[in-house]
Amino acid sequence: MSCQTPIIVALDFPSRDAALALADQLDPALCRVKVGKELFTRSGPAVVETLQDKGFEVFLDLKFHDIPNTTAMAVKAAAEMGVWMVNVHCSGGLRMMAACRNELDKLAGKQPLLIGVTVLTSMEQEDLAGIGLDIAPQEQVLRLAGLATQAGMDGLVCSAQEALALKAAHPALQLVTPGIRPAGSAADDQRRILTPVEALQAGSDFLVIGRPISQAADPAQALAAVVAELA
Ligand SMILES: O=C(O)c1cc(=O)[nH]c(=O)n1[C@@H]1O[C@H](COP(=O)(O)O)[C@@H](O)[C@H]1O
Repeated sequence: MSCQTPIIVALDFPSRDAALALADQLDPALCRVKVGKELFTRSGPAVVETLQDKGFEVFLDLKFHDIPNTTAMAVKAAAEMGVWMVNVHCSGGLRMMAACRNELDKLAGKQPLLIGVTVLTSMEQEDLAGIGLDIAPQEQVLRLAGLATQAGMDGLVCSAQEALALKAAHPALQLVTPGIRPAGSAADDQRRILTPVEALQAGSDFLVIGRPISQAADPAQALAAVVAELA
């Protein structure tokens, strides 16, 4: 079954059982799912396989960031798991991203989308200053987008706030945007946020939504509400 919406639900849970309990309330025709560091560290590849068996396309969000060889081999391992999307940090640099592209291009069969994380949506200008980057988030995102394009990446993780500028400068890159908050939802630890409709209007291709769905009293209803808002 192929997914008909741009929604990716983040399964940020401390156990396989909790993640699968949420997945069982979701329809693979209405969303993809994301397995991140917490769930993967606790449950490993088995949970990815189970989700795929249930019909979900899986974004393996481990944000690899290491020397080129190590990162490329990690991306290859993810591809062999059959995931739909995998990501690495653009700040690992051009040679790191190019090594990942090169490794995936050697594989027979379907490759996952290879996505570069730019500036985390939890960061704002003062956070960049704190790590020695005296630059506005959008400027840094555009700079990393240039490297990602050179490396042949399929897309970027960024804030939807940067989507308009990115689509103008790099139309071929697919934009995966977390920091999505339906009107009235708590921002939590996110800083650069937009609503689902604003994000799509700005040019986002995929919307990553975690707590507004996973922590809702009725997650299926919360997902349906976002789908309806987008329609
Ligand atoms: O790569 C990601 O998915 C990601 C990148 C980023 O810049 N910001 C970000 O929030 N994420 C992930 O997107 C999800 C957002 O979750 P919520 O804030 O609960 O909607 C989390 O699983 C984060 O790990």
